[in-house]
Amino acid sequence: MSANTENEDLRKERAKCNFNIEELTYLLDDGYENTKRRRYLENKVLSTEGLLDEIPEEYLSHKEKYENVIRKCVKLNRVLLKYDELRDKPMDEKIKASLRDTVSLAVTKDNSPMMLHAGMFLMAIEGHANEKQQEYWLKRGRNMEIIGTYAQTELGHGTFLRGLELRATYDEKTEQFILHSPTLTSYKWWPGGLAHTANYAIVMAQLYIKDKCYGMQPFMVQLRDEETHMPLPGIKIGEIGPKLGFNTVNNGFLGFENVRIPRDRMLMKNAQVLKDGTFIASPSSKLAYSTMVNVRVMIVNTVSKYLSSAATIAVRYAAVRRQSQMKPGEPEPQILDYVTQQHKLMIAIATSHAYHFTVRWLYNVSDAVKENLLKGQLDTLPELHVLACAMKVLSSSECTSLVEVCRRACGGHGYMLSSNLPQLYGVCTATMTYEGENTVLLLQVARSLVKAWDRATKGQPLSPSMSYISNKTSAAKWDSSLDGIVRNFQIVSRSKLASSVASFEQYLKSGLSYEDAWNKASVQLTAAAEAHGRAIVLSIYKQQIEKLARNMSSPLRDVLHQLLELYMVYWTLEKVGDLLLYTQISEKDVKALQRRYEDLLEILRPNAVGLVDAFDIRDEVLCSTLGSYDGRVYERLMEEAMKSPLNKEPVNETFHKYLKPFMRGKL
Ligand SMILES: Cc1cc2nc3c(=O)[nH]c(=O)nc-3n(C[C@H](O)[C@H](O)[C@H](O)COP(=O)(O)OP(=O)(O)OC[C@H]3O[C@@H](n4cnc5c(N)ncnc54)[C@H](O)[C@@H]3O)c2cc1C
Repeated sequence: MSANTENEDLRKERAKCNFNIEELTYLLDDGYENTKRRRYLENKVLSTEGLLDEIPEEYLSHKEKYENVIRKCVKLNRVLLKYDELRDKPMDEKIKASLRDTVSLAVTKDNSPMMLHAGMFLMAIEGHANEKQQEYWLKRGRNMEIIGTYAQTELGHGTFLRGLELRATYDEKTEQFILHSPTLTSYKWWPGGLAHTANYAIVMAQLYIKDKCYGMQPFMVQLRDEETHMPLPGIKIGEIGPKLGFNTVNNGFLGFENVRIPRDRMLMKNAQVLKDGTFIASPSSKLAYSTMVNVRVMIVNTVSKYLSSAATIAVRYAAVRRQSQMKPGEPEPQILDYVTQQHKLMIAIATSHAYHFTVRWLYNVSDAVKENLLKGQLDTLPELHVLACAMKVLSSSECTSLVEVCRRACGGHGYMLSSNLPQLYGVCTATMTYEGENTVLLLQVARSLVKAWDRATKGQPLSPSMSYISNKTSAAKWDSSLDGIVRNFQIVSRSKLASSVASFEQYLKSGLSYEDAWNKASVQLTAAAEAHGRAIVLSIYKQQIEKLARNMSSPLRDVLHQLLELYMVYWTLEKVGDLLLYTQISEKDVKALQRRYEDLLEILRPNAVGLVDAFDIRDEVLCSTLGSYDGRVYERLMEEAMKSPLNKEPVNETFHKYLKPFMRGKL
């Protein structure tokens, strides 16, 4: 095979595909125009000289990685600012953000020290700053005259916001706040870009006025001199060190020693402090968490993209890789022909679709809530909060598990950093912790479900996504249609909720306090919350595909329907224990579903490569020796190995220094 030819097996796979790959790409991009613009932009940006690494960053030290990523980020942002299509043309904001994410993946595959600037800093200004503050700070932030981050988590506390210790004490004489970290555990710890990149941060601190605590409030704090970048007096700042992933994100620590900032640096869209120290509370505590909710929604999209990259790499590799024998005398098959391999990979594709389409629905819910907030109506925010928590938890945990499945599906080569699968796992698994640790979020969902259960038993109305909880018709005859599966998952969710509420109430009756009873029942409660999320994903994924199917060609409609069915049947089989417990499913039904699952794998097999090609992820974005479009797997593995600095000389100096004396003289 010459350097630029496509691997023969991949070529044959593409010829087998029975739907129009481009049509699916346009659908995934929300329209042809978006695909065109995305490709144009990717071409322009990624052809910029010096943006992509020549020496893989894995060979660099922690410090060199940082210096390299800053060089690239500045170049990237210059190019992005120049190609103003990202900013001015009437393209949907989420799609713009998604484009930015894709391009960034090619340039900063372990994530960027500026990700918090666009992701949280600007969003938090929008969410917390009043009009005058927004006018000033958003302009500076969007033009990147300043670089910001979002500093909330401390060494001692992340989840429990009331436990955060950093203080902002108001001094009405000088009309200033005094920021002070009273303990080591009150140091901020984790914010991306905080260590050496950002010069401003939105810092969350406990507000004190005349010795009274008014809870967590956001403050715009200058950390470094705009000219010299030296930390300002009283500010202790640095890097937290190497991690599983995010090693180019420059996560930092931050402590304050009586740092004074003017009164107008408290972001006062919601709560306010007047000159004389009068505190005006936010009209609703719900407003404070609206930024978090939006970020959680974005995470659903991000993890679905990570999984689409992993699936592309693993499916293409499985088409190229040949191993073992199925029948004596036959040539070695492509590993993609093993049904166990299809089982690992098809569900990865289907899951990426499930969250891709579900998050589009969630975007619409979130937009409607934002409109309501602008009109001062807060009543729909709690439902969005529960949906965003549940979707963030399910998508991040499922996508992370499947990225790892994709890695293992590539055997030994999947363990190579040059496959990019370990790095994808590193960035994906972090989403289970940041923006609300997953178990903690499930417990929040459970709290809302328990309240909903109480309302349902009193015959009161529930929010749309929970309305099924009021439906008393349980355990009808099992129905294996897609609608039937959704209904049965709702029965499972309702039954798990009923059972966890019953346990919780029994613990209360046995004399436990509310908190102890809740803690004791919390494993069941989180399972109920997860089941609720599962019922929603199944129902929304189905609803979205059925809606979009009206405008699809019939071959594409068929394949997307097969993927949907695969996802539904996969989860039915995964949760068969729950279904046997709470529904009328029988052993015969389970066997029939298992058969249907195996048939679906067979039907989908010829379209495997076409389906991942339709994700349309450029080689520069995949950054993988195993997953590139042309399938030159072995050549790329060797080319990348040759980039190791160790291969620059035939004998390393350690031979003469250590090995030879040891081998010859032993002692
Ligand atoms: C890669 C990465 C990037 C990050 N970036 C930022 C950033 O930019 N800015 C920022 O401010 N923070 C950031 N964070 C911090 C992150 O938001 C916190 O780590 C996260 O909120 C979890 O909090 P924690 O670390 O205190 O975990 P803990 O809350 O201590 O969790 C530890 C364990 O205790 C359990 N637990 C805790 N509370 C409860 C409870 N009430 N009930 C049951 N179980 C409980 C959890 O489930 C978990 O198993 C980042 C973290 C990571 C990993």
